[in-house]
Amino acid sequence: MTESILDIQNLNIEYPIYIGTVRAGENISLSLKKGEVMGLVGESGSGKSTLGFSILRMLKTPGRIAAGQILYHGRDIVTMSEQDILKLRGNNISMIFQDPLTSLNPLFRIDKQFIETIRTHDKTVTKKAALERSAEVLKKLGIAPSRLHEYPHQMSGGMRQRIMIGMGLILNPDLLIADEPTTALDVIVEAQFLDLLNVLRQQFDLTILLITHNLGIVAQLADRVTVMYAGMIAETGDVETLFANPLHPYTQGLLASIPNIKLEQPKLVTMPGQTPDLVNPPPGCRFHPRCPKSLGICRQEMPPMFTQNGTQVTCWLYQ
Ligand SMILES: Nc1ncnc2c1ncn2[C@@H]1O[C@H](COP(=O)(O)OP(=O)(O)OP(=O)(O)O)[C@@H](O)[C@H]1O
Repeated sequence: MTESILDIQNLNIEYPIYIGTVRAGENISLSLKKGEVMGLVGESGSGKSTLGFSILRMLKTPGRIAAGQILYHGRDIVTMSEQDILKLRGNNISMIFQDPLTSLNPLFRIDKQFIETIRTHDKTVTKKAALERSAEVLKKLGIAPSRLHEYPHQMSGGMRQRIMIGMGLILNPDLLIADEPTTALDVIVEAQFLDLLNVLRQQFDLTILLITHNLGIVAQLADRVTVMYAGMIAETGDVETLFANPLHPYTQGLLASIPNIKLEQPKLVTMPGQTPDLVNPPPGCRFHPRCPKSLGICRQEMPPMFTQNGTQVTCWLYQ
């Protein structure tokens, strides 16, 4: 069996706010196997970014992990010391975002930013060695090392995106969390970027958690996919199996709502109801008020994860 690199177990994540507590993650269990690309999908507000940030213990204020474990190669990130967490970020786990301009400092040339990142983690590395390492990483990303001397604003959006990835990989992490990495790119650059991610996972031996609301990207790039709904995991499985045979009624609705351009007059399917308020989520399964197949128990008890043909599904129908 492939070794797992990240094991999230029964994680609860919340944001205490003035009107109550936003329960943004409820009993989340998820495992990432070495070398795989895991797509994390779900509607806006379903808790994808919250989960991504919690893995690096970088939740936005006032977010906190209320329960559970995040085991990275067996070590629990939730209880790790602040000092160990700082070492872990970048060295072991790296996160890249939608907008490269939020990660790159517009005032400094790229080389300076690379050198600083390397030397913040290891002061014994000389500037020359840091520069050489940066040039090597850029080469792997198909960028001429001469571009290290430029400022972020001198580059195109796609190029900045690559530089940002380079920065994320400069310390040689084995886990990359990419949060909506293509949303700010046009379709051509997006396609190039997706090709790049595929090359990267081989060249840098990476495991990737790819957060996106774009199911097409997941179909193209991911090995497995996890579907989130209102802070809970609805379903996790192999991409081909899950897309061909979705088990959770929410996933079934989500896939049915994608317009089919092959049909002349595509029938637009929508899911009735709204996503719940996470301060007062429905009792039991959070999807039950919208679920066409709900049972009595769904209103009372949050379902555990059941396994059916290799897919894990949080739904009482599969008990
Ligand atoms: N700083 C915060 N304070 C309070 N609530 C927050 C905060 N950040 C996120 N939330 C809430 O947590 C829930 C999950 O949000 P999150 O941003 O993780 O979802 P998402 O699936 O990543 O959405 P999107 O695709 O829009 O980024 C939402 O109800 C959101 O309102």
